[in-house]
Amino acid sequence: MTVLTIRQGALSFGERTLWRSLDLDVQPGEFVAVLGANGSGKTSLLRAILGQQKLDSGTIELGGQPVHRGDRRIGYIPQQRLIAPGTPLRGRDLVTLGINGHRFGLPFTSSTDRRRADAAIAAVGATAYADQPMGALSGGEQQRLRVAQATASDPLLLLADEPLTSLDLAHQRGVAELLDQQRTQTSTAVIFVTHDINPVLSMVDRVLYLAQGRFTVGTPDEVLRSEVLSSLYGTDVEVFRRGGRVFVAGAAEAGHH
Ligand SMILES: Nc1ncnc2c1ncn2[C@@H]1O[C@H](COP(=O)(O)OP(=O)(O)OP(=O)(O)O)[C@@H](O)[C@H]1O
Repeated sequence: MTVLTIRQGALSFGERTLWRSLDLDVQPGEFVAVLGANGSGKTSLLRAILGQQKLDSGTIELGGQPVHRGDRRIGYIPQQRLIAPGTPLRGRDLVTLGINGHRFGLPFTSSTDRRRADAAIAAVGATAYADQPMGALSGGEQQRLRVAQATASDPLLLLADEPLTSLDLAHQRGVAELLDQQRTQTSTAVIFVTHDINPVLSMVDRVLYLAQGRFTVGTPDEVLRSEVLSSLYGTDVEVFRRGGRVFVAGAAEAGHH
């Protein structure tokens, strides 16, 4: 069954059209990277899928039903905001909320939920610091715990907004591999917003590229080409490949006009 179906999605703010006529189907276990310049509407797309942002027109369905706020079938790793230094919430509490947050108000955590939290924490390699207050952890440590929170309930769909920001290279690879494992083991589909596709290039099934109120979608080889991106941006954009990595030149400048 298709995980996510967007039909003729359109969103604008004032005069500015972020995207329109957006059609997208995401299958179980699929890894979709969302690329585009600053302000092209990547985060807004995730918010629309989460039911937090109403479309101007079009529909978004998750597992064949309209999306709604707080849908437990979606895991979300928001764009990183550092947690304030004094925050007493422990990493373990955060991860446990990802598992039983919808049963809020229960006086204690069941042993099953505790075991799931332990497993999710171990999977991101955060066992050593999961009992410290979040506010006392580094940005990268916090980020791994947020990944654990978003994946602990084995969601149908995982939305990740620049989840590798503030991680060093080794941890970037670690977190990317975790998301990859999640989708192969539990068929969670992943929508991954990023400015740099290279750390996840080998995992990406399809790219959704947003620009100038328009979009293009296809495999990385289909989309990441000079002629395709030049046509999308309406100006010269060059795509280079070096040592298995992809570089896009000219798009950032084009995105500001
Ligand atoms: N609720 C809102 N009201 C008005 N404008 C908004 C609202 N939400 C987003 N925007 C505008 O829509 C545009 C797209 O924002 P969005 O955060 O989706 O972009 P993005 O592609 O995620 O950007 P970045 O790469 O910088 O994170 C921005 O210009 C933003 O100011």
